Amino acid sequence: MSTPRLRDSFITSQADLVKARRLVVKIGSSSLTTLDGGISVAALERLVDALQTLRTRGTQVVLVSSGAIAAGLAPLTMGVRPQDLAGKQAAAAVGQGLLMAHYSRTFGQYGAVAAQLLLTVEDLIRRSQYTNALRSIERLLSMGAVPIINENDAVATHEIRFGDNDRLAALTANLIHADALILLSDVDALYDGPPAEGGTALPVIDGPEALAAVRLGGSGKAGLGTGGMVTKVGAAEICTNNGIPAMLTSADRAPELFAGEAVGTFFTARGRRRGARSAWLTHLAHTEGRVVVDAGAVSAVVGRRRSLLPAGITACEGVFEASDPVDVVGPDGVVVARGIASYSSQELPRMMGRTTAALAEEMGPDYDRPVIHTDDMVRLG
Ligand SMILES: Nc1ncnc2c1ncn2[C@@H]1O[C@H](COP(=O)(O)OP(=O)(O)O)[C@@H](O)[C@H]1O
Ligand SMILES: N[C@@H](CCC(=O)OP(=O)(O)O)C(=O)O
Repeated sequence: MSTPRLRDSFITSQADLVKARRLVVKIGSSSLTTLDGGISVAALERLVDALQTLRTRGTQVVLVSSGAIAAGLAPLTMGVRPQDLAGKQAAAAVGQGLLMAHYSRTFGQYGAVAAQLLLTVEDLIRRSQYTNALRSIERLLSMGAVPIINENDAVATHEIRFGDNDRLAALTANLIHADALILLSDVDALYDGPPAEGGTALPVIDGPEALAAVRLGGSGKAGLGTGGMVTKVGAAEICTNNGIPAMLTSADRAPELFAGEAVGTFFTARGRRRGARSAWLTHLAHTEGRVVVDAGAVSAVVGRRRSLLPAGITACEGVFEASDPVDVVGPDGVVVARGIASYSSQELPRMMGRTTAALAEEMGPDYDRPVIHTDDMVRLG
């Protein structure tokens, strides 16, 4: 089976969710683990049971599961969630295996096979790598397995971290052209303010205006969840801006949600669907470097959607390789675009300000290419 053709979502309300053929479901640490740092086996089993309901009616499911770091705390007698990178890496290295063992056993009870994919940003920004990730997910789905994705926390450094699985789930939904993203947390809906302070549940968010008066707080369970509601709403926005609706409710209410009942908060899709790479680039947390360009290059690249040529570049900052993502910065310091560089930061300084014809003549035909091809670039702002 291949990735479904890109088309606008047919899911325009929560009631349509039962028609979804392909879903990304994300579950947070706070729903899967206990405060003392162990896996809540009962919660994990309830989740698998709910996902099996979906799968048996023909919906393909890709699960993005947090919980590795939280699950590693108790076995390593770490007590609280470590703040340092090495501590998180160690906890995740222990917890991820435990988590997957539970998933494999529980899906196995239904005759289903769980598959683990651990990703870093690198795997999703480089074309060769995201094609690999996509191919692997597609093959697993076509074989009836359940791809279970997490960030590769055991080796992820600050530079290559997604940072939060809400975002990873949103980007995955975009990558595999999912019909919707389902975010399962420990709160049953988005409220107009942190639920601990009271507040009203919001059944539908149909645009940024609907979010204007909403107060988004951090994680309610200090030490377990990471991003709180900020990252969940951010993930929903990544999806809705790319034409994919999103749904937020609690893991406890997943069975009701999958049965078509009205629970949680539905985020209506707005933007048109875009290709996977343009969404990755737009929502990338981090780029390796920047190229500063002159005003003429800004109007060519942004206004006329041309490729970026060496002639318009005035400075090159940071260390990057050819095929790394870089920001394109105007003379006023504003980032106007982002794209995949065709040259490294070592090569660019001697190319800046020169025409491709002159470069090709002096350095060979390989240098007759733009610095960022228009197809490899997203315009920002
Ligand atoms: N406006 C809001 N509506 C709902 N929940 C909110 C809001 N602001 C903050 N929260 C908190 O966000 C928490 C969910 O985030 P988090 O703990 O990071 O979950 P997860 O581990 O599922 O990713 C909820 O438990 C809730 O206390
Ligand atoms: N990748 C990390 C989880 C990161 C994360 O976003 O956590 P959460 O906010 O609970 O979804 C882990 O498995 O512990």
